[in-house]
Amino acid sequence: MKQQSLALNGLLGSETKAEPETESLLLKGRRSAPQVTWVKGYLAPAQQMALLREVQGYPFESPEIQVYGKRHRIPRSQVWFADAGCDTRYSGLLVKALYWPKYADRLRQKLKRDFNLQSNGVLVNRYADGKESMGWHCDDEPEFLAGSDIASITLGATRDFIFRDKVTHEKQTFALQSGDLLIMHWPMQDRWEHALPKRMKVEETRINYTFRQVTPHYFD
Ligand SMILES: O=C(O)CCC(=O)C(=O)O
Ligand SMILES: [Fe+2]
Repeated sequence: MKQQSLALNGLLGSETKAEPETESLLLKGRRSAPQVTWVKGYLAPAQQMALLREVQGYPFESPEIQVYGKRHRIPRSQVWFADAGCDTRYSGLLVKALYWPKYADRLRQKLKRDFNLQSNGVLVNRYADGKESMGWHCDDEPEFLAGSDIASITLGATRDFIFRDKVTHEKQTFALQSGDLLIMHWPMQDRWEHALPKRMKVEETRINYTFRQVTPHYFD
């Protein structure tokens, strides 16, 4: 397992417990402490297969949303699994929590064991092929608990996942492969947005699990 902790260039001032070396780099303004952790090959092939089999039974939906007065289907399918009372919102729509399937829950426990990653819900995104996508956004909905990291797992097709600095528009691209884990550390969403753009040559399906922590009963 190869683990890379990466600093997104240009992000300054959010690390308070910096090692001396990191601190001096910070002072020179060239690097910050890691805001993203990328673990290539985090899931073994057998773990990926178990999840992909389970995914076949997920009740994916592709709701219609209104953009500039026109209704259209979001360009992907999604489902939200979470603890009781942990509803969320995506694309402006309230989504009630469905209970955790077995392997999605095991993956949540593994992230807790390996990275002390707390989560009470996971959004599963399915991109049927490279024509499906997710536009620029940051995961900063008010129901997300402050201080919590977001962990993203990729299965299936390799796709480019791009970060963009909200101020400078500087970009950083990660070609995420099946089995990879990408952790977005709090509070990087304040400074960076991200997207999964179309890649017309990609024919295979990509599945993404995005583990989050929401405030229970936020929408009650
Ligand atoms: O599919 C991905 O990797 C991105 C998913 C994402 O950004 C989200 O669900 O908020
Ligand atoms: Fe996101």
